Amino acid sequence: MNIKIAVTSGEPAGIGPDICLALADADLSCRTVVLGDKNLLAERAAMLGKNTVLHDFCAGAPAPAQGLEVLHLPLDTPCTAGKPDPRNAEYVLRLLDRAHQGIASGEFAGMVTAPVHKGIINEAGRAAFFSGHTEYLAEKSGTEQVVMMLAGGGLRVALLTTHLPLKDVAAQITRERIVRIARIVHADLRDKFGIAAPRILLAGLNPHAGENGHLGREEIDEMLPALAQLQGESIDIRGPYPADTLFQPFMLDGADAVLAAYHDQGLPVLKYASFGRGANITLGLPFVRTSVDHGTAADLAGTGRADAGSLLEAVRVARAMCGN
Ligand SMILES: NC(=O)C1=CN([C@@H]2O[C@H](COP(=O)(O)OP(=O)(O)OC[C@H]3O[C@@H](n4cnc5c(N)ncnc54)[C@H](O)[C@@H]3O)[C@@H](O)[C@H]2O)C=CC1
Ligand SMILES: NCC(=O)COP(=O)(O)O
Repeated sequence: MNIKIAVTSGEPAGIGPDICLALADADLSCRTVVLGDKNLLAERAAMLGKNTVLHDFCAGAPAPAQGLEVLHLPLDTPCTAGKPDPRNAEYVLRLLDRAHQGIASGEFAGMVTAPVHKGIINEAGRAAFFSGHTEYLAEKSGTEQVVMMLAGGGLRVALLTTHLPLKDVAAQITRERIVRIARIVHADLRDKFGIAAPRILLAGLNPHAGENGHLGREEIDEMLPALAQLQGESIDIRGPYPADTLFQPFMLDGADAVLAAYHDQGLPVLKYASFGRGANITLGLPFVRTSVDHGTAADLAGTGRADAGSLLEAVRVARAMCGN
C-alpha cells in the first residue's frame, strides 16, 4: 500500500469521474488518489446510486480504510454529464499539471489518467495544439521522445507515430525515428517490465511490407537500415513484417511487443483483443504514466454503463511499473 498513485479524473462530462469512483471498491495493492472536483464526484456518485465516501487527500495522513481519497481541484464552470464544455478545458489540464507536480515532488510514485477530449481542449483555444496526454506530458517533462504503447489480451503494441493525420505518417517513418523509438521500447520493456531480452516485431508501413519496393519504399530505405543498426546494438528487433498477417499467434509467439507504424494499424487489433481491459502506457518518460484504452464515452457518463475495467488495469500496470 506504500505506492501512491495519482489518478486524474479527466474530462468531467465524460465517464472519467464514473470510472474513478470504482477505485473505492477495488483492491489494487496501492494507494490511489483521485484528482478532480470533489462535488462533481459526489454528484456523479449520486447519479450512479453509489454512496462512496469521499475523503480529502492529506499527504501526511494514512490512507482511510474505506472510500475514495480525493485531491480537490475545482471545476471552472458547472458540468453536465454527457456535454463536454471547453470552459472546463483548463481544469482538465490543471489535473495533469498537479499530478505531474506531485510526481516531481515525490508525493506520488506515478500517474494514471482517465480520458480527456482532445477536440474540446483544442476548441478552448490553447495556444499550442493539444494532441494527447502522451505529447503533453512529454513536453511538460522536457522529454524529447516518448512512445505510446497499449497492452492487453496478451499483446503489447507500441507505435512509431501517434496523433497525426494519416497523410503525414509516411514522412515520419525514418530510420532515425525507428531507431530512437525502438531503443525506448527495448529499454522500458527491460527496465520497467522486467523482460531481460525483449523481442520486438516491426510492422511494415505499406501493404505486404512494400512488396519488394513495388508498393512503397519505406521498408527498404528506412526500416531495413534501422533494423540493421538496432541489431548491431544487440536489440532483438525483427521485420518488417506485413501488418495484415503479423497479428497471428504463429507470428507473435516469443515476441514481447509489436512496433506498429501508425495509430490505426496497431490499435484496432489491440482493442479487438481486449477493449475495456487493456492499458495505455507512455514509455520513455522519466516517470510512470498509464491510462485507459478508451475515450471519454460522453454517451455513457452518469448512466452506470461505463466499464471501469481498463482504469483498474491501468492502475495495476502503473503499480507494477513503479515496483520495478
Ligand atoms: N486516454 C485518453 O485520454 C483517450 C481519449 N480519447 C478521446 O475520447 C474522445 C471520444 O473518442 P471515441 O473515439 O468516441 O472513443 P470512445 O472510447 O470514447 O468511445 C467509443 C465507443 O466505446 C464505448 N466505450 C468507451 N469506453 C467505454 C467504457 N469504459 N465502458 C463501456 N463502453 C465504453 C463508447 O460508449 C462508444 O460507444 C475523443 O475526443 C478522443 O480524443 C480517446 C482515446 C483515449
Ligand atoms: N488512442 C489512444 C489515445 O488517444 C490516448 O492518447 P493519450 O491521451 O494517452 O496521449
